[in-house]
Amino acid sequence: MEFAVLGVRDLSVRIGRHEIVSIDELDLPAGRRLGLVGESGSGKTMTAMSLAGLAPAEARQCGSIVLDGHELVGLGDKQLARVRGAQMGVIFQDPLRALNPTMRIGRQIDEAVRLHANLSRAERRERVLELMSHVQLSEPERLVRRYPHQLSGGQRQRVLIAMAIASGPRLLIADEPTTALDVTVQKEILGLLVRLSEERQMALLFVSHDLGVVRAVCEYVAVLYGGRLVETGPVRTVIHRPRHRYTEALIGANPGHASADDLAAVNGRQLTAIPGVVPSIDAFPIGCRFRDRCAHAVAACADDPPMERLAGEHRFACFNPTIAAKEWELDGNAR
Ligand SMILES: Nc1ncnc2c1ncn2[C@@H]1O[C@H](COP(=O)(O)OP(=O)(O)OP(=O)(O)O)[C@@H](O)[C@H]1O
Repeated sequence: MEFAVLGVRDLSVRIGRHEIVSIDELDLPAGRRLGLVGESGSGKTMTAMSLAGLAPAEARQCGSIVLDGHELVGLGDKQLARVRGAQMGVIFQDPLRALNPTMRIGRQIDEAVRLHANLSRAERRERVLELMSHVQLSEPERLVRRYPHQLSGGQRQRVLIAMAIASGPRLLIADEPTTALDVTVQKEILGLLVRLSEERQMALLFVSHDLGVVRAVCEYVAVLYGGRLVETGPVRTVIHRPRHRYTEALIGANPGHASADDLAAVNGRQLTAIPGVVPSIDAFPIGCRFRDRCAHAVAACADDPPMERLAGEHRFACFNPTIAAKEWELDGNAR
């Protein structure tokens, strides 16, 4: 395994008596891209926020989150903010809410620059314009004078990305960054995130409910259900040879545009919706949290399934995994 810029071990996040996030092990190598995927309510945002040190105040974390050599679990708010500010950028779904409506764009990016570098006013101005051109905002000299409401949704998200990369972070966490945008703009922003990650050797933790988008953007995927990590590995391996029944169902339900044919062909059947909805946090069954909705549940699923480790960093936790993958492995092609 390459050097992991983010390493998670035995992470448990509890609010009250409920465990909202449970991840035994997850690594994000430096400069690589990992997608967190799952239906609405599967715990993506909570996981991403916990990893960013931004879990709600009432959340209790145990385990270990190491960011570029720094342990985050147990740090106080000030120390967390310092490590986060230097090593990590975060962007969210709704750029309008994340920007200050009363402050010009240039000033907002300038504040992000000021937090991380001791530069003169002129140098900062230069840096703001440079960041704006890195995120492909055209006519930056004109845009700096605008307010957030005077920009398009795509431009606003680019401004937030510029602010998030101002410190030159080793990791960018992006929570559904394109959901609020139309399809063409979505593609441009996704392309920008991939380019920035490659050019700057910046790892990307990318949250999405859309497996097709994760496949387009990321090299690795972590599938979450009920706040638990159920399957993870290289994205192509997991999509082509899913083992967990939830991943299989998610692939079957993928409405994804560009990759839908490919995804549907994986299991040789039509796209099908996953029956039922993700239950609220207090209504999951004991044992495998997916078993109430799973067509393949067996008696053993009343216990917690352990993580199985396959070749190529592919791991899953399911007592009755997909048969196709089993046959495929018996062929001796496990890599
Ligand atoms: N502050 C909180 N207190 C208690 N439970 C919470 C809190 N925030 C979220 N949850 C619960 O944690 C679970 C995971 O929520 P989360 O927002 O992480 O899901 P998600 O996969 O990101 O969904 P979406 O795609 O809709 O944002 C849900 O059951 C939610 O009700």
